[in-house]
This record gives sequence, C-alpha cells and structure tokens, in this order.
Amino acid sequence: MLKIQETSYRYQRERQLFEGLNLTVKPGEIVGLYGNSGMGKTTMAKIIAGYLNPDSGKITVDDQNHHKKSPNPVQLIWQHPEQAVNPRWKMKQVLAEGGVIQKELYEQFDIKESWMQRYPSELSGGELQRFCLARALMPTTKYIIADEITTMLDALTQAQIWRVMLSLKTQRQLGILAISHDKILLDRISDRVINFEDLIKSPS
Ligand SMILES: Nc1ncnc2c1ncn2[C@@H]1O[C@H](COP(=O)(O)OP(=O)(O)OP(=O)(O)O)[C@@H](O)[C@H]1O
Repeated sequence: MLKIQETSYRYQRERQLFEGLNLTVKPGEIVGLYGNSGMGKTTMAKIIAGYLNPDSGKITVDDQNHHKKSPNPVQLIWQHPEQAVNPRWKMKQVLAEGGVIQKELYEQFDIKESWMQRYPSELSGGELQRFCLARALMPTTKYIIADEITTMLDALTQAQIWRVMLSLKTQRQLGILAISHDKILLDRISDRVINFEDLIKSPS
C-alpha cells in the first residue's frame, strides 16, 4: 500500500501549504483527487514521487521508504509531457535513458515504432503522453501519480488513455492517484474521490 502519513510542507518564505496530511492508495485502486487551484495538489504529488522532501511526515510503499529505491515504484506523470523529455533527443534516445518499454504496453498505448526516429516536437501531445506513460510503467512500477495527465488532450485520446490505465489497474494491480479538476472524469474512473480541502482539514 502507498501511505502518506502526517505530511507537512511549506515553500521557503511562504505560508504553510499543508500539515498532517494523510492519504492511502491500495494496489489496484484509483483514488481521484480534486480541489481548488493553488491548494498544493501538485506539490503533494512531487513529495509522493520523491521530487521534493516533506518538512515532516513519511511516505512509504509496503511500509518501506521507496524514495531510495531505483527505479522508484512510484512514478509521477505530468500534464505537459513535453517537459518530461529532452527536446534535443530523438525518442529512441529518450527511451534508452529510461529503460525498455514492455511489448504489450506498445500495443496497449498504440505506440508506433516509427516514432523512435522523431524528436518530441514531432509527436502530438497525446502521442507523447502515451509514450511517457508506457515508459513510466516499468515492471517495478506499483503506483502512478497522474497529475492532470489528460487535461490538454481531446476526448478520444483521454478515453483511450484511461481505458488502458483502468485495464492496468486490474491486470497488474496498479494503484493510481488521479489528480484533476475534471470531477466528471474522476467520478467515472475512480474507486473513491477526495476533495483536497477535506484531506488537509481532516485526515483520511
Ligand atoms: N517553487 C515554489 N516556490 C514557492 N511557491 C510555490 C512553488 N511552487 C508552487 N508554489 C505555490 O504553492 C501553492 C501550491 O501550488 P500547487 O501547484 O501545488 O497547487 P495545485 O493545487 O496543484 O494547483 P493547480 O490546481 O492550479 O495545479 C501555490 O500557491 C503556488 O504558487
């Protein structure tokens, strides 16, 4: 289980963003998280994935500190996939850095071999996001923190991506924390939906 326990954070010289935050995501569970802009959802996502250190509290996977593990069993996917890849590298070089994509993921995300010869700017946003998801879904990946991953995409691509994520949740007991302002989407894909405001007021 992914556990976020009594976690607090504030940016230097800023107000306390959150304090004593508790949240769990079970294997094979999708937890939907929404909330007003600027409340700290992305900051929390960065802390869970180990990009930022919390001021206090702890984040564990199966009761272990996963941040020391390589590769990290918790992978963060952003809203803007172009920021997650080196724009000067062709896709095959991007892939070489992050490991091999499993064959079945190529098929599930409809990734074309021909993309490997292109630069990131030569793929559409949806194609690049599917590539980033497939790359993050290593066999060791147990949890995906999906921070607005389909917000910029058209309805068809959004549906395609979530169809694959829902099948991975069942097939390999992937746990997903889906952060979005799209409450309708969250209600459709999630096992439970949480308002970030409630999370920072009363621990769940
Ligand atoms: N590096 C930083 N230094 C100082 N303040 C920051 C930094 N990054 C973010 N913030 C501030 O922290 C607050 C929380 O930001 P965050 O991106 O976590 O919110 P959010 O809930 O994800 O918002 P949104 O829904 O708009 O994406 C905001 O007020 C933001 O301006």
